[in-house]
Amino acid sequence: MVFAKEDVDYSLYLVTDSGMLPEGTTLCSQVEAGLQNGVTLVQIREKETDTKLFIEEALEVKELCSKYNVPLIINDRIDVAMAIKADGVHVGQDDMPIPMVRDLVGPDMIIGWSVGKVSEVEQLAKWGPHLVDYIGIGTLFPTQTKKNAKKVPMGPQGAIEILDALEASNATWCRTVGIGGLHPDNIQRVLYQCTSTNGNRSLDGISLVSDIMASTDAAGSTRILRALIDNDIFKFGNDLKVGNNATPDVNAIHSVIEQVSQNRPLVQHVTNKVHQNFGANVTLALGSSPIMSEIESEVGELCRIPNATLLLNTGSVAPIEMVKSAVHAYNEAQRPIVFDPVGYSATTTRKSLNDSLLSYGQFSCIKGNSSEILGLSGLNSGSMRGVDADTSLNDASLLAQATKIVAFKFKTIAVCTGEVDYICDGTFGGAFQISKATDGASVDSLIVYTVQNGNIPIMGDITASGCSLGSTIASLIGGLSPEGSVFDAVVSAVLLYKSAGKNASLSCEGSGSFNVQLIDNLYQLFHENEPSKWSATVQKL
Ligand SMILES: Nc1ncnc2c1ncn2[C@@H]1O[C@H](COP(=O)(O)OP(=O)(O)OP(=O)(O)O)[C@@H](O)[C@H]1O
Ligand SMILES: Cc1ncsc1CCO
Ligand SMILES: [Mg+2]
Repeated sequence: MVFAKEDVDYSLYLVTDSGMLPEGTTLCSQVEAGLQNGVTLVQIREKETDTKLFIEEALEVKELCSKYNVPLIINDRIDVAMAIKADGVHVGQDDMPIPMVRDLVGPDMIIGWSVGKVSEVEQLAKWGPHLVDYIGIGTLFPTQTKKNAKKVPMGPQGAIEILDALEASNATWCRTVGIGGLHPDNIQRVLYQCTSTNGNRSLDGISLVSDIMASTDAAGSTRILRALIDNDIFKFGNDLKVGNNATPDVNAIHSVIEQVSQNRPLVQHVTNKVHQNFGANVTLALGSSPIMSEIESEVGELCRIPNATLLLNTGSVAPIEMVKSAVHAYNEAQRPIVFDPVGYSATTTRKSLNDSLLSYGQFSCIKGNSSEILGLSGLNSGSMRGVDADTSLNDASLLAQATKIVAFKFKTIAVCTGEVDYICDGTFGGAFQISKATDGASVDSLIVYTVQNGNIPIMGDITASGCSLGSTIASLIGGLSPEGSVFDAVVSAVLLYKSAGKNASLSCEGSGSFNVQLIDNLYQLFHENEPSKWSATVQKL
């Protein structure tokens, strides 16, 4: 049987590996458990098996696949695929060249190709619609499955570049699956984040090995994966709520502050040494409890305290495994994380460190100064003087665009600071759903808000002022009640901070007393809770 290409469902693509079968199971029993519970495509990938046995196994799996009306793909072995009349072949970059594969297998067989670079997408687009039918995009995350893995994991951001390249080269026929290190704790956010910038495509599916092949309950494991992909269970690692993404009015802001006062969030700071004391005092001024903790073994407990929130600031970096554990724990507990990529583009070391951390989670808010946001957006290199922004290259439309790109790429609320602050909600008020790239959500459709209060140069003349805006955002998001709006909390935090900064700048005698007065004013404005009196203003751009 030849499976019609347009009927292939790529959503849950099982790749086999008989080297990891638990005792009491067989290749076929695991595959069948998968097929019965939602696997939509199967690839036999047996690097160590001799040809004769490979063919025997492939024929058995083929029978199973036919029973469940699921196509069967053979990895690398074009001869085997042809001999057993499989539905397709999957080849890697180091395997037989695609045009030769197509000549051998004929027009109807599905050809899949492993792709990790934009140039490879350009190549497949040049070949046109008759050569490659789908690509496996990866490696997304580190994985134990591939021996001698050569590639540096690309993370969701690398996959977005590939999706953008497919759009740019008009390769509309080519379907996509994510590959590498995909597990129940990350597939939902990968499907959520991986959307082309024009909003026209998301991943068509995910492919994985171990969560089914190595499972002692392959049926149950597959059901969980299926439910995650179909969004029937929500294990998103975020606190996204549906809001209307409209400018919050004074009542909305008043309500945010009231919720924070009542809920008294715990704000775990994993932050730089310079910021620790100041950030703790800012947090206390906002009726919240700070804890400066870099102890890996306690993140699991901390994130489960009601209204716990994580502020992750990479200005000086805690042990990397601890940071990853913290991101993972807060995502699993569905508690918010605010990420501050300090000095993102100052050095290549900081860039790769921040990129790697950003690939490990879903963040409620990413806040940076103009250079950090420009660097993250890729619009320019975001040149910096150490951790301070280089403001010489900035103009309003460039910064607004950078903020939109960061918001969309990371499906987060992005905040870009400076004399004017820019805010953009890439979650569309929490309405953006996984694998829904085609619903008109694109970078261009996003709205940017500005918060202004005139030029207050002294705000940039104290250290860790941006870091403490991070503490403020974390307190206000963390203090929300379940029905609260994350976007309203972020806008409220930026307005509150800018208003307190202005007040402090008017009465201070220099940067030393400014520091103290900033905390005083945050304390007063928060406890007074009369946002109609705040001097900063928010506007839709
Ligand atoms: N010239 C300015 N006028 C008004 N507000 C400013 C000005 N410069 C900075 N701010 C405000 O100061 C805070 C810090 O912004 P900045 O862009 O300096 O962050 P940052 O470089 O990340 O700070 P840091 O690294 O010192 O923590 C923000 O709330 C921002 O709105
Ligand atoms: C000065 C400094 N160095 C690393 S982090 C930090 C605080 C301001 O970002
Ligand atoms: Mg600064």
